[in-house]
Amino acid sequence: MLERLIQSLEASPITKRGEYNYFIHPITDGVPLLEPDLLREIGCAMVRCLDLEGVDKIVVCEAMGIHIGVGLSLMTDIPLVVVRKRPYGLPGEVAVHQTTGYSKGELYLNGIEAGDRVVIVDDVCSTGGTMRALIGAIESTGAEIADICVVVGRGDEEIGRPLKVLVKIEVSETRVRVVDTCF
Ligand SMILES: O=P(O)(O)OC[C@H]1O[C@H](OP(=O)(O)OP(=O)(O)O)[C@H](O)[C@@H]1O
Ligand SMILES: Nc1nc2[nH]cnc2c(=O)[nH]1
Repeated sequence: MLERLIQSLEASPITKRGEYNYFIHPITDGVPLLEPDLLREIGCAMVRCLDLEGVDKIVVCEAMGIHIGVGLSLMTDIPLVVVRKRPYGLPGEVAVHQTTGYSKGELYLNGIEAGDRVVIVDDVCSTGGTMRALIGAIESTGAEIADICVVVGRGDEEIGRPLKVLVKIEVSETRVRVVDTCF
């Protein structure tokens, strides 16, 4: 079921961001271009993988969670919340610090209320810094996190909850190797 994703991941170029071996792939970078077949494959896999029972909102993080969330929202009719990297200053906005393997920044959550049942989806989980920040922000609103799924897992970092991963990879200085899949 994930043939396109696996094949394209194993063809990913690697670039250095400091000491971090950063793989470049259409799903995780939007370049060189995103094929509809690949997006569809990921949307179908996410629908199959996630517990969407009674879910009110899909939460994604700017930027590379957005296309994944859009696909899932169109397939499920569940509304989408985009966690942004700039503040809007709206009432109830939650600000949270994000640290990844190669960057630091702030995230701003709007549109989630106490009692909401949500799923989080993202392109990749590596150090888990972004996911831990998202979980903390959502929990602080009193919303319930029903499930979490990422397209690519490239680390074993603890996020304090079960994490569903469509494809698990290892990244060296020269190549990506797919080591496990969810189906
Ligand atoms: O597990 P982590 O180490 O936190 O890495 C994962 C995060 O890194 C990327 O986001 P990034 O902040 O680079 O922004 P982008 O989506 O705009 O590329 C990716 O989209 C994840 O959200
Ligand atoms: N594209 C891409 N996004 C990431 N987010 C966290 N690690 C990576 C990576 O190696 N490549």
